[in-house]
Amino acid sequence: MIEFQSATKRFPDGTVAVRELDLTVEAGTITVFVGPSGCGKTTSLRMVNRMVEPTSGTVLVDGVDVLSSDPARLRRGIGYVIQHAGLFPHRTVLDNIATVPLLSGWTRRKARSRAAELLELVGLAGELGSRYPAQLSGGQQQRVGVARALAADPPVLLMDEPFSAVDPVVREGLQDELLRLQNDLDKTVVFVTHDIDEAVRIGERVAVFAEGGRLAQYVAPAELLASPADDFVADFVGRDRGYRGLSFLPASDLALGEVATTEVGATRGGLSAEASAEDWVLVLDGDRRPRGWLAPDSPWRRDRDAGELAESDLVAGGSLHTDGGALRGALDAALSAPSGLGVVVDDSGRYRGVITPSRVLDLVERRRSKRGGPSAGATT
Ligand SMILES: Nc1ncnc2c1ncn2[C@@H]1O[C@H](COP(=O)(O)OP(=O)(O)OP(=O)(O)O)[C@@H](O)[C@H]1O
Repeated sequence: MIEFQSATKRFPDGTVAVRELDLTVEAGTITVFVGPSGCGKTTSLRMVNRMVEPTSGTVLVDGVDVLSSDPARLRRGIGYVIQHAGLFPHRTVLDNIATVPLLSGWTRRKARSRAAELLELVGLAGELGSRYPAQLSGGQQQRVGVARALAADPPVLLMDEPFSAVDPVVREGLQDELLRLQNDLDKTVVFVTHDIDEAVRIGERVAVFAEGGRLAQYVAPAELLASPADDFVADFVGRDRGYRGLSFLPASDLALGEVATTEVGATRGGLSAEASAEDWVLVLDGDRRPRGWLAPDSPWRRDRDAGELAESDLVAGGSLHTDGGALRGALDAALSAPSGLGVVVDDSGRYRGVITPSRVLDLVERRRSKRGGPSAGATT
């Protein structure tokens, strides 16, 4: 557990980077510090491993004041990952990862074998171990940075904008990877970002910092989106927060409808009788996985001499909603489908049924009235 107790950092030039910070990071959780540039996130993070010392107040790691700990020893129990990974350019990937174990007195052999294990753990192929950092992509370098921070198996992991330098797709992959790792490792993670979407995606709790190093709100992501503490937080959390909040509501109890289906390779005569000429027909593959839609005005349907139904006759489908996922995915599936019917699949991607936007919104409405919130029908 990490505790900030009225921790304040005033730099010699008078800048107050962090003001009277009171915050507890529970052990085994991911806590995200988020906020605009210059509001004290990095300074707060660095107070944990004593790279910055508080001018007043206290920072405790597992109940021990960091100022009473030997800095080198303290840092051995705290992994640190930064933007651009901060790898040593003249050391191979394996030697980079083995750095801390070697400093802790491990034999070279043991440290390298641990490094090879970690390479695999962060999803990198073993042969990358002999490369130099410049021979890796940005995303691969960040993974090596994470592996290096985990090498000595520290209970605490500090991550300062670790994924900011990579493109959004790679970034999402790295976020997923971190969540998967955390499932197995159970570290106490403090993660700094200025990206609110990243914060609500990976944080179990999110601390929003405001100008002058003030902590504006510290709650779970769903609550942050539903009830921002003040105008600053509401503004920072940004647009679409109502819609984004649907990510945290499970779409259980969603009643699925049915639609006429056919398969790629079907002939016109094989189109099921229940598919009337005005209906969209969902096209599946042999394993009942959705491939696309057959539009009511599809030339294939009107052409008496048409051959077997081919992928090229189909209209691309929208996003798929996996049964048991969140309401946001369900609504997106319904809104993005060309037919107006969102396709729901099971965990293996097989067709289960369809949903309309209004069914999803009905469920949102029911959930809201259960919670005692205002319903759309209630007017004042
Ligand atoms: N060594 C220093 N001396 C003086 N002021 C500093 C020093 N380090 C940071 N600051 C100031 O302290 C404030 C907080 O900086 P910090 O780096 O903690 O912010 P941040 O929220 O992490 O910002 P960013 O998102 O841009 O990294 C800023 O105003 C910064 O200019």
